[in-house]
Amino acid sequence: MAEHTRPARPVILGQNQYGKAETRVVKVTRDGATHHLKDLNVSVSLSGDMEEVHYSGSNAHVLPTDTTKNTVYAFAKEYGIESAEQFGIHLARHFVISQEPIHRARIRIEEYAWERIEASDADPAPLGADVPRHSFVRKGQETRLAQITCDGSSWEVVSGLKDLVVMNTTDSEFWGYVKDKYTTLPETHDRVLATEVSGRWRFGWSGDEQPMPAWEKSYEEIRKHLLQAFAGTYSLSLQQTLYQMGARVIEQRDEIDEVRLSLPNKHHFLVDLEPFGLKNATADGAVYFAADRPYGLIEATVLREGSAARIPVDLTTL
Ligand SMILES: O=c1[nH]c(=O)c2[nH]c(=O)[nH]c2[nH]1
Repeated sequence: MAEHTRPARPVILGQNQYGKAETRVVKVTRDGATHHLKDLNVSVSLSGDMEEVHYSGSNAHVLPTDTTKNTVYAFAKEYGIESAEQFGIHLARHFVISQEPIHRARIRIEEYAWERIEASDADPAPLGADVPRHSFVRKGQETRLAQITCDGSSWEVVSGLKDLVVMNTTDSEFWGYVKDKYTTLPETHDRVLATEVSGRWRFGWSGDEQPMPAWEKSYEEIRKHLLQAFAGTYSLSLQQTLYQMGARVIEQRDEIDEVRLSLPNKHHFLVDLEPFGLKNATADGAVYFAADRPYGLIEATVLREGSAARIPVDLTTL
């Protein structure tokens, strides 16, 4: 009997990228006694003509990841860090322009915010003395995010935030939902609504021929609009609140074409205090059990009409 041998399947390299992940760079800028601080976590991913290093091990096209790390530090010193977006654009442009085999650079940045510790009113500095302005406390709130992608001609900037925890202690209802034989959730006309906002927003800006958005102002304004929409929406569901938050950004900020929000519903359940002879009702100011899991997870994209949805559905992949 003839022996059946399978032909060797041709094997080819698929998508690949490389670079140094999580370079922590802290830049201090001195303005006399007043110092300024930028604290970033920068991840570089490069791709392009990189078949040979995978197939044969030839490193002829490989700019070492160690060099990409050094570039992050050197650029911080040479050019400063105006904003995460500006810094990422500068890095992405450098890698694509300076290295022929590199066709695409993606820079991801997390920014940790620091707040100045102001001189105490109770302990004023002596008259005429320079009030020290070099002490900071890390802001315990959100992490700011930026992702800059450049393929040599077109640009994409997606910014965002994560870990921004917010709560409304009233003005939230949830009722009128589908009920089947497994439904036990009681309808409510007054509940706590809390979430940890993870959001990304894509700028319409697509290259050097257009004026650049004011990145710092844009971030502060978008954060403000998200918070104001969360606080100001009388909510019949977290889905409705999410849409209001995204729509507010699209309506108020011309530079943004797409917003994606991922909102875990951080459930707060009324504790049963009947065994202790205590009434625990929302209207009287109640005691809640803050559950950490499971949690409802509400996610959606809100778009400017005519814009494409480009932010990945799963934000953990961005
Ligand atoms: O705002 C809400 N949306 C839901 O889809 C949902 N489902 C649920 O059990 N509680 C809630 N709350």
